[in-house]
Amino acid sequence: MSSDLWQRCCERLAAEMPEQQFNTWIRPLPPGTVTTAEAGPVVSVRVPNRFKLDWIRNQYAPRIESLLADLAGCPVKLELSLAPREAPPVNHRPVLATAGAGPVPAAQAYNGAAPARAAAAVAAPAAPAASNPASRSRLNPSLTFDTLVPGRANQMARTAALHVAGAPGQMYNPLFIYGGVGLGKTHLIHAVGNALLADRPDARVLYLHAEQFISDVVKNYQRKTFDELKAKYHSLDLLLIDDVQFFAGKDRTQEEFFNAFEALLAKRAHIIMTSDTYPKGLADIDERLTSRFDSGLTVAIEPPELEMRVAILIKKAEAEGAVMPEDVAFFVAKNVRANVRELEGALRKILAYSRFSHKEINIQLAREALKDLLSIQNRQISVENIQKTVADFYKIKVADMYSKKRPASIARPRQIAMYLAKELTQKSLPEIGELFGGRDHTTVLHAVRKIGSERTKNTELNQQLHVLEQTLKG
Ligand SMILES: Nc1ncnc2c1ncn2[C@@H]1O[C@H](COP(=O)(O)OP(=O)(O)OP(=O)(O)O)[C@@H](O)[C@H]1O
Repeated sequence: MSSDLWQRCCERLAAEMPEQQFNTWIRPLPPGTVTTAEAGPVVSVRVPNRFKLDWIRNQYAPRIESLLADLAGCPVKLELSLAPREAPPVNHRPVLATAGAGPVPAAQAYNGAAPARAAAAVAAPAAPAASNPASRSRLNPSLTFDTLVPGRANQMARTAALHVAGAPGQMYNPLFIYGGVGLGKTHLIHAVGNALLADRPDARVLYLHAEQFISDVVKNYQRKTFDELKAKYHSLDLLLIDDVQFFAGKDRTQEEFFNAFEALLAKRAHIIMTSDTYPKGLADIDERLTSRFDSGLTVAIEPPELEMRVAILIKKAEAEGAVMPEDVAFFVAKNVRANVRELEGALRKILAYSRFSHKEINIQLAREALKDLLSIQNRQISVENIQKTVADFYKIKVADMYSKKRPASIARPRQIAMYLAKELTQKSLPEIGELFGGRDHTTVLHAVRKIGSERTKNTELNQQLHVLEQTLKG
């Protein structure tokens, strides 16, 4: 088998892939080695880190195998594996060296430390907290792509985030991720930062909540040290900023953020932002900023669907060293739908209950552990409540829920209310029909199916349903 098989395969890939993608994912790989197994030739390629491995496996492996087979004239197996990690050097580089040629010492540039502290950090480069890029970046090391369960709800956002982690400063800049509370926005942006640092430990990455940026602006405003602020933010390679809706009404903050934004984009540093709404929906933020927020890629994270909630529960239980049987995970996921943070809360209760009572995890135990939560839900959600909430939301009269009127502006909210009644209450289809002005159960069934199926394709409808569900659950 020709030893330049990999080389030729790369040439073919280079010809057919967009240049940027080839340069990001394929070109940096070490040459594949060819061996012959009983079943045929095997090309083994070592990939430098886990997220690149997953990405290449999912996106490119089938095509690579087919090109290899084409070139070799027989089926070829592609074996992708993780390259062993190189041992880190015993002495970390002096902090100043990792800062590049920026005007401010690295320790200061990363964490806003007072000059005295920054100087101490430089004087003692071996101190792990001071010389560790991860801690300076304020990233939580446990929030990675590995611990983020993928699903339809976060597919677009996760794909875009993986791209950015692989090639920051190129496509999707800025990346704007929005969605409701507790859906994994913060997790995802930490994952990008952690992945980039795993790949390039000297990259200047900073995660911060919008409120921390606001407080930095205030501090520097009081001290009249705007140059420091600029030096801190303008020298980054990747800025991850959470919940930018908090900038609302803060003019000076917005101005400073605008400056940082422009400076970072000009030097092809990457910016990722999160928010509870899409850029145009942000209130009290200068249009000059919101239009820039929207100038790269804007993606939503949606509430996770049932199967994803089940997968999250099982994975999180596993991480806690516990086993959550699938039927229990389904029971919990069906009852806790609002967001992942609530799912985590439910899981914690179940695990604690099981440990204290020395009982194994089953549906009975989960029911007991979540007694309060389930009774609150059952108490609050009635069909009447749903009708009123939906009518208020779509600005129609509650009476229209029972009326025979058919214009779409009324019929659609009514169908949405029927769907929610089926989802959130224990009522049967005929009972729901009765409560909607004596309608037939087939009318309810039609509404439930229609809205349920549209929800999976229509982002706006899905967001609206999510808001309604959150409101109804209090
Ligand atoms: N897909 C997922 N897989 C695993 N864990 C997840 C996932 N999505 C969210 N989580 C977890 O749920 C919790 C809440 O997520 P996170 O804080 O990222 O939400 P958020 O969208 O930033 O919310 P907020 O707007 O309230 O800040 C975190 O513990 C996070 O790890």
